[in-house]
Amino acid sequence: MKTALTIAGSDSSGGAGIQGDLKTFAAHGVYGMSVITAITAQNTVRVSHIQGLDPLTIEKQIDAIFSDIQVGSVKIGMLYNKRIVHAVLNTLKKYTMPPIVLDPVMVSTTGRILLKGDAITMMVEELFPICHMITPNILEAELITKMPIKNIDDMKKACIRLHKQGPKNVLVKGGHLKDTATDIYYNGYDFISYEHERIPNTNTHGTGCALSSAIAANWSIGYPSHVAIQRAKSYISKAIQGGFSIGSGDGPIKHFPKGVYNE
Ligand SMILES: Nc1ncnc2c1ncn2[C@@H]1O[C@H](COP(=O)(O)OP(=O)(O)OP(=O)(O)O)[C@@H](O)[C@H]1O
Ligand SMILES: Cc1ncc(CO)c(N)n1
Repeated sequence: MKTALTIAGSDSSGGAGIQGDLKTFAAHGVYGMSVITAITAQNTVRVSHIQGLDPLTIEKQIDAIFSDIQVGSVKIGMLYNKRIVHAVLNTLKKYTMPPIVLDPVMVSTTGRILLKGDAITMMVEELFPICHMITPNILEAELITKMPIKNIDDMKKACIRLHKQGPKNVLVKGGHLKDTATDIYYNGYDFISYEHERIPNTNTHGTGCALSSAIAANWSIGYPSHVAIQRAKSYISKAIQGGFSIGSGDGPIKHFPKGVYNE
């Protein structure tokens, strides 16, 4: 059985975070496990409350898994504060790690801060170097590189800057570009552009989380990064096409879209 672990925040509305990641793993036929870092009260309109978990509870969850179970890949999402970044980093360092994909979640689509300012530097300087891949969206890439990103050329420049911070691979997501949904991948040598036309659907809650957890799932199945991204992109495009309206804000993607198999 292939396995994958998500280390992330809980989303009470079920579209993003831990819940979205576990659905994505299941959609790929991969056995999912979770380490919860924070609990959010959120729906399709807003994040109304966040409770970061204490570092010991996070450390114990990670220990429980790695001391017993073979983990095929790790996805890291919302980390919320410096104490949590520190706990995750130091506990993961105790074990031999499978490939890690880090989605440097900073702000929710509804505008709530999901990573406090003083935790960003620690995440970049200490967590990035142990990651096989990072998957910032344009806003996150702008905040980290301190450069404006308006087009594909800017995304490539940002990839180079981000790669210098230590991750082996960088995928800058273009879901917030105007005309196309093009993501740019960089491995230190080559760029690959993953293109898809913009799907006119506002039910996109959970896209970023699902993309990174689909990459992790595909690694667990055995695909190399460039194929894992291709397959994750195809999964996410179908999931956005199938997204549905629940609630009065932006609804979730469809986590088990038609035409996507379980391995
Ligand atoms: N309207 C869309 N049509 C097609 N693909 C999209 C659309 N919106 C996002 N994507 C794709 O979804 C993936 C996630 O990208 P995005 O930039 O939205 O991440 P994010 O901002 O981290 O997500 P979230 O909105 O969940 O925080 C990328 O592969 C992106 O290209
Ligand atoms: C818990 C959680 N993680 C990530 C995101 C970003 O989509 C969110 N809205 N909530």
